[in-house]
Amino acid sequence: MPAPAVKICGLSTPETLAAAVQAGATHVGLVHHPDSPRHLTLDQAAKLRAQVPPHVQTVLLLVNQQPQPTLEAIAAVRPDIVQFHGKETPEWLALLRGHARVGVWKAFGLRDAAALERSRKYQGAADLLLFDAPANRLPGGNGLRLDWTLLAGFRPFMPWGLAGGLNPANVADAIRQTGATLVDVSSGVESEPGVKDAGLIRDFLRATQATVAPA
Ligand SMILES: O=C(O)c1ccccc1NCC(=O)[C@H](O)[C@H](O)COP(=O)(O)O
Repeated sequence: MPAPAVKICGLSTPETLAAAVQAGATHVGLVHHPDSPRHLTLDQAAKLRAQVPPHVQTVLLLVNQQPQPTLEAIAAVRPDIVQFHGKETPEWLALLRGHARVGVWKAFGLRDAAALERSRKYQGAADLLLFDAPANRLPGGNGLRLDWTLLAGFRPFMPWGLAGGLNPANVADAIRQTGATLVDVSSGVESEPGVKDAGLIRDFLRATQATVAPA
């Protein structure tokens, strides 16, 4: 099994962003959602984005934004990918994908097997589906796990990743049980909501690397 891609989401300081890059994160997430403790203004996000080296992908998180603010956010931050974490429709994502030079990820709250079936509607509209726990206090970043058994026999119809309640202690099990090739974490590498911990970020990356089978 090759090393999974790892997105550290909700980074908000130059120090923790540097820790994520140094530890081997493949993706860094910047949240633009005023209700979140990880919220960044577009100006703050653009400053952090400028610090990301070319081999790491910057993911900008947006929630239910109208088309014009979406395009303005993309122009201001210049992310590699936008992760849509609200009720964005496949039609809207497909339209954006045709216009903006940016990767499109769709977060999808996975409650049960029927929801997994419904997620098929994003095939062709997004580049990747990020399966997360269903929305709670926030649309994402709640530190809640989804039922991994839903993904145990999953036959992917498009690229996908796993999020929701992951942390350094459970991520290796999550990868083994689901076969995820991309994992995403926010709360599990924080000392308190919105405060990333460089040590936990390193522990998380180390735990994902421990799942690599020897050649
Ligand atoms: O992280 C947030 O505060 C957030 C706010 C609004 C929409 C999405 C948000 N995060 C999205 C992510 O990709 C998180 O990493 C993902 O939901 C997993 O979070 P966690 O369960 O806390 O690890």
